[in-house]
Formats: sequence, C-alpha cells, structure tokens
Amino acid sequence: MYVVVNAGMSADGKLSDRTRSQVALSCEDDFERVDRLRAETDAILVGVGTVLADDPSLTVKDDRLRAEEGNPVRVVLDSSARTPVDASVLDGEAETVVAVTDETSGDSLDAPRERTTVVELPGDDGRVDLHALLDELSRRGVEHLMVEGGGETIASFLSAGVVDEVRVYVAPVFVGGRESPTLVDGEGFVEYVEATVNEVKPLGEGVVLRYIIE
Ligand SMILES: NC(=O)C1=CN([C@@H]2O[C@H](COP(=O)(O)OP(=O)(O)OC[C@H]3O[C@@H](n4cnc5c(N)ncnc54)[C@H](O)[C@@H]3O)[C@@H](O)[C@H]2O)C=CC1
Ligand SMILES: Nc1nc(O)c(N)c(N[C@@H]2O[C@H](COP(=O)(O)O)[C@@H](O)[C@H]2O)n1
Repeated sequence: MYVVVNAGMSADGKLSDRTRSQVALSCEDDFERVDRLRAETDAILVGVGTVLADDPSLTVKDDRLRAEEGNPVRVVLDSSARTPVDASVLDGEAETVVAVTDETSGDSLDAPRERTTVVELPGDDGRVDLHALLDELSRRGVEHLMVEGGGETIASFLSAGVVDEVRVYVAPVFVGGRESPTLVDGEGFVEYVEATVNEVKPLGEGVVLRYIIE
C-alpha cells in the first residue's frame, strides 16, 4: 500500500494553535490541492483526536471531482471507541471504518450507522497496531492511503515505518505555543526518520513541500 501523509502547517510546524481547534492554515489553492489528493486516494485516515477537535467530514468537496472519483473510505484510529455517534464521519456520505483495539470494546459504536464498520484490531501499547490496520485495509481493496493527522497519528505512522511520502503546505505564519499540536508529536524518535526533498513548490502565499521517506 502507498501511504501519503498530508497536512497544512505553520512556518513553525504547528497543525493548530493552543486551543487545538481546527485552524485553516492552508490557503484556498492548497485546499483545492488537498481535495484533488482526496479524490485520487482510496482512503483517508485521521486519529480520533482530530475527530474530537475538528469533527471533519473527510469528503471530496468539488462536485465534479466527487462525481468522477467518488468519496474515499474514511478511516478513524480510535483505540477506545471515543468517536461520537453524531460525528460527521458517521454521516453515511461515504463508507467509514472505525478501527478499535481488541483490548477495548467498540460497543459504544454498535448503534447501527449507515455505511460504518467497526473493526477490532490488535492493540500496540493501547493504540491500534498499524501493520494490522494496513493489512485489513488492503483486504478491503485500499491501495492508496492518505493520512491527514493529527500529530500523534502522523508520529505513529512514521514510527511504524509505513509512510512513503509526506506532503505539507507551509503557511507563512508563526503560531507558537508548546501546547499547540505539531506535524509530528508523540514521544520523539530515537532513530530519526530520514527523508529526501522531492519537490518545493510555491502555492498562494506559502509553499508545498514533498518529502520521500527513505
Ligand atoms: N492542519 C492540519 O492539516 C491538521 C490539523 N489537525 C489538528 O491536530 C489536532 C489533533 O491531533 P492529535 O491530538 O495529535 O490527535 P490525532 O488525531 O493524531 O489522534 C490521536 C488519537 O488517536 C488514537 N489512536 C489509536 N491508534 C493510534 C495509533 N496507532 N497512533 C496514534 N493514535 C492512535 C488515540 O486515541 C490517540 O489519542 C487538532 O488540533 C487538529 O485540529 C489534524 C489533522 C490535520
Ligand atoms: N490540509 C489541511 N490544511 C489545513 O489548514 C487544515 N486545517 C487541514 N485540516 C484537515 O482537514 C480536516 C477537515 O476536513 P473537512 O473539510 O471537514 O472534510 C481536518 O479535520 C483535518 O484533518 N488540512
């Protein structure tokens, strides 16, 4: 499976500010780039922290693109089934997979939800084992996965060694704050993840960077 991490961040690497609520760091042109990427991918994944903070839809916004390509499958990493039953990702607009661990119960999500599947996967230190998740998604026909965040999720994917590319829009703004989520949170890596810069492209007032992970 080909895994692309995509996010919009500030010049100091933040995904949001100290409120941890949804902040539009991408410019209009970048949101259009993200929409095209969503349309090209088979599945979009976020952690439940992003669902709780942003209540995202994770759908393709452009009508023509959506008509041509359809919406990708939405995937939520949710170790302990915290996805609210009224979350937008459970609105039936696209298929949704909520990945819980077999250490906890997905019962709280058992209320029937149109086009929603709860999959129980092995836990890895209280979190969904990402190798097991990628195997499960492959079985469901996913060949291209887009990981949108947040910082804990991106750190887990990089740590597991399953990321092929990181694409990031860097907005010309400094957000600051030690509590503000960053592109890569988690505990920090003992062995740094190395990457090669593949593309540097000005877009709007910012720049899109594309890294290939070695
Ligand atoms: N600017 C951007 O492009 C984006 C910004 N964000 C921002 O990021 C913040 C949310 O990020 P985080 O708090 O880091 O939460 P997150 O969205 O990364 O979710 C982390 C949670 O996912 C669950 N989880 C289950 N298995 C996991 C695994 N293997 N690895 C990691 N997590 C796993 C855990 O409950 C964990 O607490 C919000 O402020 C949101 O607005 C989120 C996505 C994109
Ligand atoms: N690429 C990008 N740039 C930003 O500035 C952002 N704030 C985000 N956020 C991501 O998009 C999700 C919202 O999606 P919907 O519009 O509701 O479909 C949000 O939850 C983040 O994953 N991305």
